[in-house]
Amino acid sequence: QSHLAFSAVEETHVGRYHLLRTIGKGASAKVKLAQHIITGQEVAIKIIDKIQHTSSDLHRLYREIEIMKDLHHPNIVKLFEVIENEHALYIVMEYASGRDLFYHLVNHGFMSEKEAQTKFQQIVSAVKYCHDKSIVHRDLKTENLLLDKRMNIKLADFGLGTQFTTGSKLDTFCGTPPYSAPELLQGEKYDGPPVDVWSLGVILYFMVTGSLPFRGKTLTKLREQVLQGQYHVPFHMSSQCQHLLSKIFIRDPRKRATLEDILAHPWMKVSHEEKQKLYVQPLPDYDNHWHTEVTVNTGYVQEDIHDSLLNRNYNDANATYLILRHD
Ligand SMILES: CC1(C)C(=O)N([C@H]2C=Cc3c(O)cccc32)c2nc(Nc3ccccc3)ncc21
Repeated sequence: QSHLAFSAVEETHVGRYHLLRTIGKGASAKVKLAQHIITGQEVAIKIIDKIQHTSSDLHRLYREIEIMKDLHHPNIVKLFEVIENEHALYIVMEYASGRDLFYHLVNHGFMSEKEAQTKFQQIVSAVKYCHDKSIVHRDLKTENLLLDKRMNIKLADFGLGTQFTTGSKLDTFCGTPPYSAPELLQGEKYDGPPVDVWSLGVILYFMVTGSLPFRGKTLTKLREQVLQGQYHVPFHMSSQCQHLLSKIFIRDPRKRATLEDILAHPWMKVSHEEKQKLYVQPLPDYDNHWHTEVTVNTGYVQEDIHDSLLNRNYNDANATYLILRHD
């Protein structure tokens, strides 16, 4: 039976996970909700059909997985395990039960600026964390921002985003036109961080107004609007928010606000509530006895856990530890 890439009968199990329903479908990949049998925790498994991928695609995929192994941030979707056979690649990741920000905005309308500020702080914190590791996302959009059960932002799809861009992907550049910076739309060589900053502006505008700032019917019309930098400011937008957007939607990437500028802007200042601490990656606490103890109780040998954590190979021992460990 294993000779079939996807056997006629849907598999019900992969590794130590029980596959449940499909939550996302791309051209040559799909995402299924699954349950970790040992812990009962829900996870999301991205299933990549290797047969339908060119070797360069797969190479890019392996590179993206390596990047994700290095990202540990509360607002970035966690990688738990990678399972591979000759037919398929299974990427076991954190499951965000609140779906994505686009879906939320379409169904609930625009947010209060208080709520938008909380979400935007989480998004900027996640993107700054990546930029500090010289990783740029290049496809930031509300569809890639997931929400967990506590409505916290979970940034998804590092470079894998192209698998899930709904509709036809314009191959003149990576990314999604309404979120794309002018230098990208002009096909110029571009610097990563300012391109992500521009997309953050589009996301902020979308959260506060419920619509996109630039939305031409055709790519040409859209490009004109973006190059002119003209966008509608609704009456209910505060002047602080308007000011912040004007610092982001600057055509010249060198003059555009940086992430530091955004974080320092008055609109981003947390209100009287407790100070929003920027996330600092904790040193790995592999000797955290509770986790390893519980993981050991699930039948894993202490050494295996220690070994797999230290060598960062994303196998089942490591996954059990990571699944138990994260919030
Ligand atoms: C593994 C990972 C990161 C992923 O690749 N997806 C896909 C799949 C659907 C989709 C989307 O609709 C928007 C963005 C990412 C994605 C995930 N979707 C979820 N939750 C979800 C829950 C109900 C509906 C849709 C998504 N959690 C984690 C992920």
